Amino acid sequence: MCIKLVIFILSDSSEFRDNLKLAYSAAVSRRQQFLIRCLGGSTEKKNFNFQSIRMQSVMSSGPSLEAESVSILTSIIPGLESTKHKGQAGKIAVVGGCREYTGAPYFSAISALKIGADLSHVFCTKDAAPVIKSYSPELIVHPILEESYSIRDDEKSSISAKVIAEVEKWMERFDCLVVGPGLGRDPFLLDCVSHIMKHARERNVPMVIDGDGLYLVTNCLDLVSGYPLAVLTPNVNEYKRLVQKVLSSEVNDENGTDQLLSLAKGIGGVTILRKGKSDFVSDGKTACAVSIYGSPRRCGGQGDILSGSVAVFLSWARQCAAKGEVSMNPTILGCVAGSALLRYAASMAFDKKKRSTLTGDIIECLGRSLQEICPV
Ligand SMILES: NC(=O)C1=CN([C@@H]2O[C@H](COP(=O)(O)OP(=O)(O)OC[C@H]3O[C@@H](n4cnc5c(N)ncnc54)[C@H](OP(=O)(O)O)[C@@H]3O)[C@@H](O)[C@H]2O)[C@@H](O)CC1
Ligand SMILES: Nc1ncnc2c1ncn2[C@@H]1O[C@H](COP(=O)(O)OP(=O)(O)OP(=O)(O)O)[C@@H](O)[C@H]1O
Ligand SMILES: [Mg+2]
Repeated sequence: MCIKLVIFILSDSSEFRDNLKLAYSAAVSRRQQFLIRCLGGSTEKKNFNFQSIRMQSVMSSGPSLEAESVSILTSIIPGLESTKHKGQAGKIAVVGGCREYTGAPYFSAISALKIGADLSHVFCTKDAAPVIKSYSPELIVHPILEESYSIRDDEKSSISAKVIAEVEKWMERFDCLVVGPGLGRDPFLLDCVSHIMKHARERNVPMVIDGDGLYLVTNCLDLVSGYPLAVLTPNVNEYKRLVQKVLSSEVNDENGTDQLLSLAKGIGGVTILRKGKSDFVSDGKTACAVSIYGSPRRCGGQGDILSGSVAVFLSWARQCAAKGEVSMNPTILGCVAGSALLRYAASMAFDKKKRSTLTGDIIECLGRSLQEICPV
């Protein structure tokens, strides 16, 4: 990146040169501010040695729950070696998208690609597929799911078998499934999806469960209970419903960490990413937080970016764990990295777009955010 900048500075007009210098110093400053926030320090300018931060342990010691998200991000992002082939950086599948919701699965699947996955599939209803395809030719879209309104009762069992067989063909190729963005709540569709989840679990495919996937799981906890490769990413409402179902109590923010630990333990050691002003992550044994500054805009779809992002980082963290490069639970590492990147990109988008910031603007900032955190 530095070499490219020098070449432009030598060859272009002084106005362009000044703009480039400004853009570069803004990027450096933003990265420094991000590092300071991640380390819980003051926001005064300081000189940081990025490499030394990279070498620190991934979890904070002491009473603070704040995860060292920069260390985590940089330790699991794979290199871009020319020896690698298509697929090695990750193949993600989103199960979601119905008549009402086409944005959510698109946000999740495109975010996975923009972060660095090689292939991103979407399994959605027949109605939703042409719409999602029209948003982007980059996505591989399978129009296989059906909602009750479009089929007769006597067709249900044969259609259900067809849907499951179709997804099953692909299952082993996926590094992670995201289940739920824009899935809807049709009972027949959710029944098919529960079969898909059972197959994924039999094949040890990790699953990030979000949106209506959480509605399904909350009503049928056995789908994920005791599965360590399941990650649940509830928002305020979804968390409340989970707590009521599993712990038979109300959300208690005074003892929030203990309650999150109990919830994750109560579902047999799944990993939970509780979204909010700070994101809290627990697998029932440990808990950590990501509270770096994000954006004050709460436009819909940010949780969908997060689900695609967690899926990619979780896949990369599992690759690192298989090589003995990291020792922490890869699902926790994936959640922390996904949350930190989303918040960083949201902050960058808000800097530029202010009140008009939308989810698409945040997605556009994913690449530059990664570059500032972990330059290629
Ligand atoms: N473009 C698309 O296609 C998108 C599609 N999406 C898809 O929509 C589906 C349903 O997901 P969801 O998030 O709307 O459902 P859920 O959490 O039950 O909220 C329902 C209602 O609860 C409220 N509410 C929400 N947050 C709250 C809070 N913090 N604190 C207090 N109240 C809060 C709020 O109601 P209100 O404020 O009107 O009372 C909200 O309307 C799911 O498939 C998802 O993936 C989304 O991903 C977005 C982009
Ligand atoms: N009050 C907040 N302050 C700062 N960041 C927040 C706040 N609430 C949520 N976020 C961030 O936004 C992300 C999405 O969380 P949110 O609660 O909006 O999910 P969601 O409701 O599932 O979103 P979606 O609209 O995609 O369904 C979280 O990762 C979190 O980092
Ligand atoms: Mg959501």
